[in-house]
Amino acid sequence: MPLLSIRGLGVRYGNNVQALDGVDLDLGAGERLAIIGESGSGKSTLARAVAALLPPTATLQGKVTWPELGRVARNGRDIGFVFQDPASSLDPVISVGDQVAEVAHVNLDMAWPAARRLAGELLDRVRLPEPALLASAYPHQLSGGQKQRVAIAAAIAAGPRLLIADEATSALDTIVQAEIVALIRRLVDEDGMALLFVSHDIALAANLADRIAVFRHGRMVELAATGDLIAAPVSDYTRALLGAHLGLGAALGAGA
Ligand SMILES: Nc1ncnc2c1ncn2[C@@H]1O[C@H](COP(=O)(O)OP(=O)(O)OP(=O)(O)O)[C@@H](O)[C@H]1O
Repeated sequence: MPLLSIRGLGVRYGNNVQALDGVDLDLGAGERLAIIGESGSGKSTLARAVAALLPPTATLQGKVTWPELGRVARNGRDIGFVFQDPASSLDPVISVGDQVAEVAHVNLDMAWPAARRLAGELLDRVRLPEPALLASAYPHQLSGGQKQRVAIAAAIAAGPRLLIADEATSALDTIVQAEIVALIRRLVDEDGMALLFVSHDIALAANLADRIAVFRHGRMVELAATGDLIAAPVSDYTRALLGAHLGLGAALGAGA
């Protein structure tokens, strides 16, 4: 029984932009799936549809269900969402420790002292230097990579079944990007979470994912196991994306 099941999903913004059309996709518990495609292909729309985070101007066709949960997934509790820009996903006037603690407090009904203790452990798990000290820091005192580590700690604070990372490394430089990918991989492994990794970068995606779904103009053009998709892409579009990544073999070998 899949954790997440998507059937005939379409999303339209306003009257004329069909951002997604006829998407069928299942995600198993603990499975790591990458969604790749160019800008505007509908990747973020898919991630937001799964987490019920679409704006009110969007109309939805089809169904997103959670067979394994047997109910609608709750954002924060069942789904952890990491956005592209950590600066805008964190609140500038709340300490980073309290932002992580609040997720556990709200979603797990955890009392504040226990939630703060958990936040300290999570800041350590995401390898923030001196987590006890940085827990009382504010976002502007951290680097971009450190902010994204905090955002990831907050996303996993309630022990979600699914982690969605929507271009979570795109605003970071290459070295920090590789560190954040390695962090996501470790946390997903340790907690047995499923992962939806949204990226325009097929090499990064291939580093993390069991399967890759390729999107173009709102449609899924190919879905395959990562190794198969890299070795023998079926669609011309996937071949073109791979062709644009001449260093893919090297990047995969490096195992970021
Ligand atoms: N809130 C919105 N209102 C209107 N149109 C939107 C909105 N969000 C996205 N779109 C449009 O929907 C289409 C898909 O956008 P989406 O952001 O899902 O693509 P994407 O593949 O994630 O691209 P990017 O990597 O640039 O974010 C695009 O044509 C985009 O302009």
